[in-house]
Amino acid sequence: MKIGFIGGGAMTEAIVCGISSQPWIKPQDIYVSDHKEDRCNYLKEKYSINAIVGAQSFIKTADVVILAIKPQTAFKAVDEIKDSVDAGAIIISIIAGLALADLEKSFPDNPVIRVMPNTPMAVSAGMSAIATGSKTKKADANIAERIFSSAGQAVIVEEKLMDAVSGLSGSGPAFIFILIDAMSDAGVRAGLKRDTAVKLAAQTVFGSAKMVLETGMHPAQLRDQVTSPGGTTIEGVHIMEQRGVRGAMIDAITAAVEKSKAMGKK
Ligand SMILES: NC(=O)C1=CN([C@@H]2O[C@H](COP(=O)(O)OP(=O)(O)OC[C@H]3O[C@@H](n4cnc5c(N)ncnc54)[C@H](OP(=O)(O)O)[C@@H]3O)[C@@H](O)[C@H]2O)C=CC1
Ligand SMILES: O=C(O)[C@@H]1CCC=N1
Repeated sequence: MKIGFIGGGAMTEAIVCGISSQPWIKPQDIYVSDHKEDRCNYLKEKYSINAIVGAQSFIKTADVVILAIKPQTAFKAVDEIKDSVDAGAIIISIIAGLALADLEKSFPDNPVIRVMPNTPMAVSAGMSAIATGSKTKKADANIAERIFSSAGQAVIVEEKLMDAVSGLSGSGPAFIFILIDAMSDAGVRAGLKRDTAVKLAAQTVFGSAKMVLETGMHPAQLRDQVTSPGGTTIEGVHIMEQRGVRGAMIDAITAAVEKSKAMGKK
């Protein structure tokens, strides 16, 4: 399978990093087109893939084309390639807010799929949601699932839920990185060295997430297990509730969801 990315930015790099060592694809079958030559050189050297300015050299023969440009530049990029893609090529868009119906107008003969991945794909711990278009066959959806689940997990959702996914798991890593940074600051404040504090904070987030995933228990039950009567944890939980950390997270994700909806209306 030959995969061609249009746009070689942060999310493309995370996907390339996650998939380029997989047995089902050879790095030499991964192609990236980006505007900037230095970016292409960086991707080429780091991942032993093909990266070039301009997609002409691979666009006609790519089996899967992944659109990974910003929403603002999407249609210009689509116009550059839409007449060159092979009729059988699967078009996958990871562009936040861009509707399948709009993409299908540009690629009337191709199966078109929307995916919302996240950057932890770079460390094989990504979370992606996939929504299929009107011409997508089961085999096409299977290919999208194989690509995105090979570096994490993937679920199929209805397209109307893509804004929710975008705000929660697409943007989510940024919210968690802020929490890890804040936890680390607290550790430094209490006397830990910065690198030790970052490690304690990150491993604590990692372990807590693993417990939710592996035990299937409700997060509130797991929280109760940590919270000894009259102990240290309940003091912190009290402050978190008083300062509205839970409400702030709900508001942050809701704002990201609303922005994704608004981008789709433009
Ligand atoms: N970052 C993330 O965590 C996630 C991002 N996404 C989606 O992925 C898409 C890309 O995001 P991200 O990687 O963060 O963005 P970036 O800005 O990091 O990457 C986009 C890259 O594409 C280049 N580019 C723009 N137009 C073209 C073109 N016509 N041909 C080739 N290259 C082009 C840009 O170059 P230049 O800067 O010179 O214009 C830039 O290097 C967005 O639509 C976003 O919604 C989805 C999920 C998560
Ligand atoms: O911030 C953004 O718009 C993109 C989409 C989800 C994560 N990053």
